[in-house]
Amino acid sequence: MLHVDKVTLRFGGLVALDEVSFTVSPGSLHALIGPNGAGKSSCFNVISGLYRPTSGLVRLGDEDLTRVRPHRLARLGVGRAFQNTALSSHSTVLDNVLLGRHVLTRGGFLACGLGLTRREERRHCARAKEICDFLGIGDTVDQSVGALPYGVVKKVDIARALAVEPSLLLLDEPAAGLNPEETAALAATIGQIRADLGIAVLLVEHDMELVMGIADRVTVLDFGRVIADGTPAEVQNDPGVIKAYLGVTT
Ligand SMILES: Nc1ncnc2c1ncn2[C@@H]1O[C@H](COP(=O)(O)OP(=O)(O)OP(=O)(O)O)[C@@H](O)[C@H]1O
Repeated sequence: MLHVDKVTLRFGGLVALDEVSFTVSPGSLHALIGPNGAGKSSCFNVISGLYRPTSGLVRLGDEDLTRVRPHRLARLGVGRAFQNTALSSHSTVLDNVLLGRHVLTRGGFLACGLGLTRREERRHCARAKEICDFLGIGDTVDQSVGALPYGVVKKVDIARALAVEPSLLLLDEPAAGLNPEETAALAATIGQIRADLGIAVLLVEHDMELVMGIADRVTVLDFGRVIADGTPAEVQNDPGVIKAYLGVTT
């Protein structure tokens, strides 16, 4: 269970997040949406440890994430995929996904290159390939990331995040930059992650349509505040949400 509890984040005089609270239940697909500048990325960055909130707490089970350094999050079972993917474009898909697994190896990254036994190496490779197969990119494992279409690159980044065997997957605007066809494919993949892997997904997304078909629960931010929290049907019909998105009252 992820608890975001009264999180406030200020940048000088600007209040990016104002007492934001919501809960992501285990195994659920939770979307955090809102118009431009609503505070979604700020919230993602607080949850993933990149920003320390001015006040408030983020807890994963008993662990206070606001005190955990970003690189330690993976060991606590949090996988992250970023808006601008952090992949090495010259390396193969498999190598990028394997890099995501380094936190699971005994000595961390160096051990991955230097000290892993053959058997361990084979095990990690097999698992990385399995994850790629699951995401439908199994036929790309030997290709350079730089040569792949953007929709596939996004999936490689998700594969890298899944490689830490997370119980919570954080996705920051995964559909940004994708065409409608790629967006639909990605939505199906995210739905599949939640259905087949049983892990919780927090999806930060600008595109309301994308999340409505797949999310169990939706939290809506506007000007740094939670303006609605409920099922997709509930928030979709909320006059405050319609106003925030369309700028009109109904
Ligand atoms: N590092 C920063 N320094 C100063 N202000 C910031 C910083 N990051 C975000 N902000 C401000 O905080 C507010 C929330 O921005 P944020 O990027 O979190 O919104 P968002 O909902 O992710 O928007 P978008 O959909 O456009 O990405 C905005 O007013 C933004 O200008």
